[in-house]
Amino acid sequence: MAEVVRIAIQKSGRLSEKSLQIIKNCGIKFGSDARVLKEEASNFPLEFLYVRDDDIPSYVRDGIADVGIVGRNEYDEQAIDLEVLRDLGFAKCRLSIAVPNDFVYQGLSSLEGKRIATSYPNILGGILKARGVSASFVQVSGSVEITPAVGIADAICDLVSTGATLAMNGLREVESLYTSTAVMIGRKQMASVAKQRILDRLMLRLDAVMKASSYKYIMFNLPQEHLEQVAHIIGGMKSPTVTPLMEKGWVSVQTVVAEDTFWEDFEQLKALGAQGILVTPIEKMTE
Ligand SMILES: Nc1ncnc2c1ncn2[C@@H]1O[C@H](COP(=O)(O)OP(=O)(O)OP(=O)(O)O)[C@@H](O)[C@H]1O
Ligand SMILES: O=P(O)(O)OC[C@H]1O[C@H](OP(=O)(O)OP(=O)(O)O)[C@H](O)[C@@H]1O
Ligand SMILES: [Mg+2]
Repeated sequence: MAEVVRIAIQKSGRLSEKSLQIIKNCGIKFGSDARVLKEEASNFPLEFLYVRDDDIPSYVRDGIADVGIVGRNEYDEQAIDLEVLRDLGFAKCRLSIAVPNDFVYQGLSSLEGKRIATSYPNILGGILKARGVSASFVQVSGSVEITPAVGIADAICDLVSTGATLAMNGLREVESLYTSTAVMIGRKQMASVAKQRILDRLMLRLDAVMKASSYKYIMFNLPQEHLEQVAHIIGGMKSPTVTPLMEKGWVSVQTVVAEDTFWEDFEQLKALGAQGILVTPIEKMTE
């Protein structure tokens, strides 16, 4: 039987949709039925296992899957010795301490001797130990925000992104301890040379897709006299393409700009007289 790489993906939850999307963007075709728990791509030697996210690190460790996509929080909590192959950037959240609105909080030392509800006792334990705080943990696997209201905890340590769940449950975030994004994990050594080759092909595609999503393609018209200043703003990139316009003294500029500084660059371009600014996403990108 031809070799395949098996990837473990969260069946249903915060990671599912984006994990599948990133692989679809690699041109890999799959997705027959939402109830199927194991399926093979039709145009790439990749097999999908749809499982609970908590099981992904141990499946990879035990060779049931070759790679998996999981939150860094889950991976670190389980402390299973694997390799983080890529940081995929999505599912960004933080692990924070939150307390009831009337709790007087003056730093981590306010947690001394308190009961903290969490699904992350190992990460939290490590941080509190390093800060010399001793507290007891109430381990729950979900709906952590309910625990102070039902009287089983004084504070919580849970994942936060918008903060809406905390606010709705009368809690306030007082300290962010750790930030997490989705990561692709794998064993340090693939089970066979053939699997490693398949993984290398997958990673080549993944890198191109991730790189493309962190840049935008931008086109605009500019008074020629400002070209040098613009080149300075979009510095670091390869030279832009510059074409003269029919109207004397004007040029058309096309280039690639980084997503994370996009709005700052945009404002500066506007200030230098750029007009007709057109921005498009990039689907794939390599060096
Ligand atoms: N509010 C959030 N915003 C962004 N990412 C989040 C958020 N909450 C959790 N995550 C990330 O998504 C991962 C999966 O969260 P989810 O809530 O779907 O897990 P779960 O309830 O344990 O699911 P499962 O049923 O698979 O065990 C978390 O481990 C974390 O990395
Ligand atoms: O800051 P917010 O945007 O409100 O998000 C935070 C919530 O999201 C996660 O739970 P999730 O909704 O995934 O439910 P779960 O408890 O079933 O995992 C997390 O455990 C928080 O409860
Ligand atoms: Mg889970």
